[in-house]
Amino acid sequence: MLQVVWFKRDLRLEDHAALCAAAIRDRILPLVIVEPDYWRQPDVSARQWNFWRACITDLGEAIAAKGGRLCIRVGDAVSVLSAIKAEHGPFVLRAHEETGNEWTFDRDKAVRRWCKTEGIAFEENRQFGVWRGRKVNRDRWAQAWDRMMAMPAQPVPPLLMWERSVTDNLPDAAELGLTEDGVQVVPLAGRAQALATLHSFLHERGEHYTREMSSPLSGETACSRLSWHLAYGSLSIRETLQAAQARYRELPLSEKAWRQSLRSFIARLHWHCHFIQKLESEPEAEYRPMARIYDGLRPRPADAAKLAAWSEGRTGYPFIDAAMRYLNATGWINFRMRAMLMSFASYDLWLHWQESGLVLARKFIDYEPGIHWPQCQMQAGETGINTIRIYSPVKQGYDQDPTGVFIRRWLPELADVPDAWLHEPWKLTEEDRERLCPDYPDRIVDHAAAAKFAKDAIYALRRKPEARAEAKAVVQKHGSRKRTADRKRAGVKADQLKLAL
Ligand SMILES: Cc1cc2nc3c(=O)[nH]c(=O)nc-3n(C[C@H](O)[C@H](O)[C@H](O)COP(=O)(O)OP(=O)(O)OC[C@H]3O[C@@H](n4cnc5c(N)ncnc54)[C@H](O)[C@@H]3O)c2cc1C
Repeated sequence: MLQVVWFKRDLRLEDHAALCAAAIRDRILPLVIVEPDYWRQPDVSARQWNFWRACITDLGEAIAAKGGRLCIRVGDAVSVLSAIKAEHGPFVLRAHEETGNEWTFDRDKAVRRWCKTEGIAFEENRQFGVWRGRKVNRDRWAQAWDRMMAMPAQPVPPLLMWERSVTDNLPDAAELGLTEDGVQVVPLAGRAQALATLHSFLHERGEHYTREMSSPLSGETACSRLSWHLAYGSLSIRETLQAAQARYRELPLSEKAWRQSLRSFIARLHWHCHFIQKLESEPEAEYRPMARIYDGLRPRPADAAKLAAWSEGRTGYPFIDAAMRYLNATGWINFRMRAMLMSFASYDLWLHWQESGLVLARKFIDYEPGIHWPQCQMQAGETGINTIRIYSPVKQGYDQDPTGVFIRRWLPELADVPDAWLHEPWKLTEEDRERLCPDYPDRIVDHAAAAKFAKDAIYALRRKPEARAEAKAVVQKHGSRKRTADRKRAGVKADQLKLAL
């Protein structure tokens, strides 16, 4: 029977379980569904669509090179599948399990209901080390992840028999109602880019990853830069892990920096799925704190003026504003800066993580709901189990951008401010400010006072007995069980251990 392979965030032919399962059975209709309703959701953006679109084009070319034609349909999934059934007759529907947000989860439920009514088999394969459902046993999770990742990555099936079908044109961002923001993503997308990025990281750029990942200056090249390829699936997580492990094995013991960096990188690939598992097991985490005691801690709606100043890079804190403007212009920023931006929004500005999280989600080309929402909650201190980490924007600036190169690059209005005041321009005299940086805003909040207020409010809640009970339940549900000894062996530092929880 005809096999419809529905490509979602797995836009590749390599290590594609659904495609392999289809190939040994019958003809394949490769399908991408562009769902306008998805692109109306508050967490999506033109920069994401443009990247996704470029990956779809790339996949279409890969399929064409194998003699087939990618079928693109625009519409809601159930209507598209109904039309395909009317045109081609009954089929088996195959896809990877999608670990997305509530919208995609509800859509999959609707598709499943339709399949049941129509007598269509809907077969799904796991693509990440993430297990469906709320009752995942966290005690065995790490071992299951290791087992899944150790299975051989599957090559493109040697024999592919294609079914052809009519196809729609890929809409542009405007046709989906998305506003272009000028970020150029097309040259970055696709399988060849993914492989080249992986190779350059493992063989050229990654040596000082551990040491250089935190600064936005060095992080740009020292980080793997694989997140968007993993998010849209032009590279599978297993291929990535196995390539890193193979590279690690061939390194002599004397290559200490490389070995340390690759161990850190491999640990992060584990976190990728560890975080996504949290949202998979508790989908409400997209909207509600894992520890319910924090519900209502921060006001909603959030202060619109503060949210806008933060989002546009106009808070008056140069390092925060430079990081945000870099993200606005490129669609990516390193982990430390993401955490710092979220910390500033959550503690200094006391904004609800759901609202600041939506702003960031739209800015990230690599938006991955399962990583994003648990991270947003964690950085806002609302998981109940993680150490409260309030980043000082000034200290971070001195640590990560000591000479102010990054600040000056992204805040041209501070170009003339001498180094001594660059991280704290509010310390200039009124007269000097007027002379040196008249267009840069005054800081919108006093960090020390805001951090104290936030700490007091959170610790007042944390001390309550019910908070402790809740924290235990959160650890039970979501905490990593990988033994400390295992992690030490893998070279993961203590602060990363806290993060992994
Ligand atoms: C508030 C906040 C929101 C975030 N939202 C996203 C998101 O939407 N999409 C996303 O891919 N990452 C997100 N991250 C995690 C992390 O910042 C990015 O994965 C990383 O910066 C991407 O760059 P890279 O691929 O060069 O990372 P590398 O450091 O090279 O890491 C390699 C891969 O490991 C995974 N990874 C790295 N750090 C983490 C982490 N802390 N938690 C889980 N997985 C990790 C990612 O898949 C990443 O691509 C978020 C972090 C924070 C603090």
